[in-house]
Amino acid sequence: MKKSLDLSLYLVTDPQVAEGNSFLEVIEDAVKGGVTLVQLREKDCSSREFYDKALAIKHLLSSYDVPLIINDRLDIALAVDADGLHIGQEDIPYDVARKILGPDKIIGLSVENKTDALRANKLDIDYIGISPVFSTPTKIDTAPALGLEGSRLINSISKHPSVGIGGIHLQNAASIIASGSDGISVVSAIMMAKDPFRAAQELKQIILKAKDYE
Ligand SMILES: Cc1ncc(COP(=O)(O)OP(=O)(O)O)c(N)n1
Ligand SMILES: Cc1ncsc1CCOP(=O)(O)O
Ligand SMILES: [Mg+2]
Repeated sequence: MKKSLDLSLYLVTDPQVAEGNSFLEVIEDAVKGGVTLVQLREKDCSSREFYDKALAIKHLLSSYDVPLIINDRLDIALAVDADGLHIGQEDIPYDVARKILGPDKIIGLSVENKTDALRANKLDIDYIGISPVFSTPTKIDTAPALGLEGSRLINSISKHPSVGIGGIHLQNAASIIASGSDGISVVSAIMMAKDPFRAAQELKQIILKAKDYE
């Protein structure tokens, strides 16, 4: 059965963490602080390392009932029986991913403009990542930043639940919800935090409050 999806606070991992912290502990602390979904995103490691990390995170998340999404790599998602896959516009096509993963897996798609959003409306995806809302040093090979106006426009035409991603932190998290998204997706605001538990807790409080105003 497909895991239920709560997009409120979506952690996208990065292998780099603040000094003194360990990768798996950051993820666990963040989940304890309120992260509702975790994506394993690795760009520079071997397939073996990706697989080992995915397995370790899957094991960790199983006690918290938080789904694990794999970024880019359909083979790794299959190998560890992850809960889902996130694909971008340059990644493996949605149809192929759905055919191989089946109807019970979560599939998320990055949407970078209005045309992507209209095309995504024809797909049976589970969520879109509006990408990037703000420019960010974490990922420099992005489409131009959409800003809150762009995020609002995409949410107004999209039939799918959405998260905003890119440059999101405590000060602008509420504005993402106000632009119509169901949640926020962050890398550095949690992975690079000295205290990931607290960072997640503070972001979650802001999101829940912003959702109350919706
Ligand atoms: C939730 C979410 N949204 C967008 C992205 C970006 O995906 P993509 O454009 O494929 O870029 P990479 O992350 O693969 O560099 C994402 N990962 N997650
Ligand atoms: C993976 C990804 N996709 C679009 S922006 C981004 C990185 C977001 O990182 P941060 O939350 O540190 O700005
Ligand atoms: Mg990708």
